[in-house]
Amino acid sequence: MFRRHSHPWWKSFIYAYAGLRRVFLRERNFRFHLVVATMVIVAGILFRLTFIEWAIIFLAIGLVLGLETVNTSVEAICDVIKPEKHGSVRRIKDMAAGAVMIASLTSAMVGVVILGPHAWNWFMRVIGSK
Ligand SMILES: Nc1ncnc2c1ncn2[C@@H]1O[C@H](COP(=O)(O)OP(=O)(O)OP(=O)(O)O)[C@@H](O)[C@H]1O
Repeated sequence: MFRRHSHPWWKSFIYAYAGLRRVFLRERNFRFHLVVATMVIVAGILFRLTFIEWAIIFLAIGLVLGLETVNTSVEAICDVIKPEKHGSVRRIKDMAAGAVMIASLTSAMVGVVILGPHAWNWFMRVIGSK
């Protein structure tokens, strides 16, 4: 009834880490998203975000980084199955890239909606204190 696994459960973390390390080293977009995520987290600390704001920000960051990883994996599958130029491969890769773009634009909007008012208040305080 239960499937027998060929490795202990904790090894799944090792495999996942190896996959993420590979994406980090090979994908410029992934590193770019990580830099943006770090900047957003620093801004969140400075603006003292609420728990609910942090939860939404982390969901947005996780969505983008997760989809970028899936996109890289889809590209790798395509390159193994069809290394030469092919119309279907182009369409499949373009769709996977489109998924990342949707997540990135949505997350950017989340960032503006959550950080925008904090940045505005900070700006008004700076102006007011002069
Ligand atoms: N084998 C192929 N046949 C046809 N078009 C391809 C092929 N490989 C890549 N392309 C086109 O080039 C684009 C970039 O593909 P590539 O595998 O280089 O990904 P990438 O440079 O890592 O892009 P991304 O920014 O989506 O991660 C694809 O979205 C697709 O339009």
